[in-house]
Amino acid sequence: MGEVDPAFIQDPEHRPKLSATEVEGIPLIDLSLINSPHSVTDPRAFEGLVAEIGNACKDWGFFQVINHGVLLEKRQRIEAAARKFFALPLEEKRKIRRDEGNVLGYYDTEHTKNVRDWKEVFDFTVEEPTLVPASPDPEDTEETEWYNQWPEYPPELRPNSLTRNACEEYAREVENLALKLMGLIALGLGLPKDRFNSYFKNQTSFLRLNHYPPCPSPQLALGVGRHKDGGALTVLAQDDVGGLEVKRKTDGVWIRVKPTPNAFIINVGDVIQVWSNERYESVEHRAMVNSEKERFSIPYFLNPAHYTQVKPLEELINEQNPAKYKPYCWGKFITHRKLSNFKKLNTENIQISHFKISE
Ligand SMILES: O=C(O)CCC(=O)C(=O)O
Ligand SMILES: [Fe+2]
Repeated sequence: MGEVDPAFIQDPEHRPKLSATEVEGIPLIDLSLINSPHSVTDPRAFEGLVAEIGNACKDWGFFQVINHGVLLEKRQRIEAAARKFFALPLEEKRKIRRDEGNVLGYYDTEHTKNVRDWKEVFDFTVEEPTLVPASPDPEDTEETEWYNQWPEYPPELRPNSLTRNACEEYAREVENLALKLMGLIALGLGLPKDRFNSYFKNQTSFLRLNHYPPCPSPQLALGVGRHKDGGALTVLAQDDVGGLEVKRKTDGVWIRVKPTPNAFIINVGDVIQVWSNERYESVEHRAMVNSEKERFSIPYFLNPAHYTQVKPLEELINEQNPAKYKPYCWGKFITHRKLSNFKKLNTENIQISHFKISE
């Protein structure tokens, strides 16, 4: 067994159990009903689907979807491009390294909860440019723009004025799925299907290519440490290696998510937790690594416009069920998170619990 740098070593209580058995825990949901344009949808079957998604959000905060309508060839194209990109020499990848000035691009020293992750990533945005606040300072009203940094190689990732590159093409596909799911989630909360649409007009959504190289001490380190996703909804493509673990709500036990070919893993983020006034919760998850196989995953983080004041929806609160959160500005939240990636903080990063109204 080899040695790993102490920066990667998790505290004993957060280390993964390598022997954990894979269980088919999180619900698997078939979306063919909303993806077959020629069939007349049976309203009862549709209500059943809405309820299934609502229950999965409530009980797990996580589910997998199949027959989701995302073209397999687009997914395969970005997956192949990710493999080629991460196989490049480090100095080549570092040419598009992200920094405080440009938060998008390649990065290999990310920390989660102040412990270094055993991974390298490449981030890119969906709307280019993406408008965000210039700083997390609440008094500062200045805005700035995020631009993508594309590598020279592989050619599928090079910018092209005629066609979209592999990342841009894939982003449009998963965006479509994410927005359809938001419609079904709205219905499940008793809201109109389009209730969330306006929040995503000037979205700050972004995608990440994750590469987890083999690790000599997988029992000490994590590919990504325990965390909750800060945005609205995450649509994750993982390969067949496996390693994602979800903290089961009922008993806090870490459950391994068994890879299902071509499925997507969906999870509720902090923003939905607040919008729904905790009817749905953003659940902790982490990714294990292993000593033999490298692993790839691609999350799409669906995020609202930066000026969104995130707060429990009026329709979901009343005297018996008062708002559990104070409003907070999404753009300030995300810029705070992004900035802390470059400064090792001695304190906990910004969390929605900081806006929680004490009971
Ligand atoms: O790679 C995975 O399975 C999970 C990645 C993840 O949770 C994230 O990037 O937020
Ligand atoms: Fe995550």
